[in-house]
Amino acid sequence: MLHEKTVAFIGAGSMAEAMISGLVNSNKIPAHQIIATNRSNGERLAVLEAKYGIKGIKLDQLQFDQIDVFILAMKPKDVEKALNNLIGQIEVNQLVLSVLAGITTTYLEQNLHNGQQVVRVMPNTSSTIGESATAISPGHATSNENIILTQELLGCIGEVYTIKEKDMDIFTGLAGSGPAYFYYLMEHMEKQGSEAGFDVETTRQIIAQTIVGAAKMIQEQDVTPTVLREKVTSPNGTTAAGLKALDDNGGGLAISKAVEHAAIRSKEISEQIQESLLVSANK
Ligand SMILES: NC(=O)C1=CN([C@@H]2O[C@H](COP(=O)(O)OP(=O)(O)OC[C@H]3O[C@@H](n4cnc5c(N)ncnc54)[C@H](O)[C@@H]3O)[C@@H](O)[C@H]2O)C=CC1
Ligand SMILES: O=C(O)[C@@H]1CCC=N1
Repeated sequence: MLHEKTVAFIGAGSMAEAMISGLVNSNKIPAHQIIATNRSNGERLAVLEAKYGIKGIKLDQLQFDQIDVFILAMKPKDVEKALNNLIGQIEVNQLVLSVLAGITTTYLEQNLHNGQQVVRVMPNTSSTIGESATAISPGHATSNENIILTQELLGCIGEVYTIKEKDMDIFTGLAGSGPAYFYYLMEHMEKQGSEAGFDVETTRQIIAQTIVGAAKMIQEQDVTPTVLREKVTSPNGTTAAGLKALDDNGGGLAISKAVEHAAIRSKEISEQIQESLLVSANK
């Protein structure tokens, strides 16, 4: 039962905060059962406590045996140290979720107990408002019960997709990094709107509503983006002019490349971390 579980974030940065916000707002798990930890930044923990009503605890004061679900939320470069600390504190049956880009379940399993319950997770920052597109890939020892618990927990912050781990890099390119592409697009549209004399705040809200409307059309109607795009585009009209400018300036290619390169980077991070593991094993 989700409402009886205690969840501890290891790392209390942007992604942890986005997930904490979504979890608390969902009201499916009491705020006092959510714990944010870090190594030393007490001020940051106090801010999270005040804002969300959760508990902030420095890692060396955490009662690890009281935790049902750990969520690793540090940068990938810090994972080795974090796992070295964690393995001495947790039991094999405690569930460890990792939101770290590029960090595989194999890596987590190799660095925790034999048979450790692990799930690789890729949320995005829209977790803040319960609108994440989140992927999960369980480790091979992870029980069905823990997979269901993970789905329930992450269901509090948006939609959950259970995917094959080989697809995690492309999912990261699409959805983990995805919000940034839309913000980038919005920054450019906003600039153009305000240069034409619209006030920035109004422009921002108009663009946001336009994106929400387009996204909901896809979610609520059984129609492809191509068909919807064609419906907007009158022959020789304004949209045709806009789309031609996008094409002439490599707009489509740029978007494809953004997704491709984010996915490549996710794979690269996995390879680099795996290599560093081999180097330290051979020392
Ligand atoms: N920001 C995003 O949109 C998304 C981030 N992620 C993943 O989330 C992870 C965290 O990203 P951000 O929150 O953006 O980074 P961040 O830099 O804001 O936060 C990381 C936090 O981890 C803490 N930390 C580092 N080593 C630690 C350790 N050994 N024990 C405890 N705490 C430790 C740091 O003090 C910092 O507070 C990354 O691995 C990233 O790949 C995943 C999906 C989306
Ligand atoms: O930029 C990053 O590496 C993280 C992972 C996905 C989104 N942000």
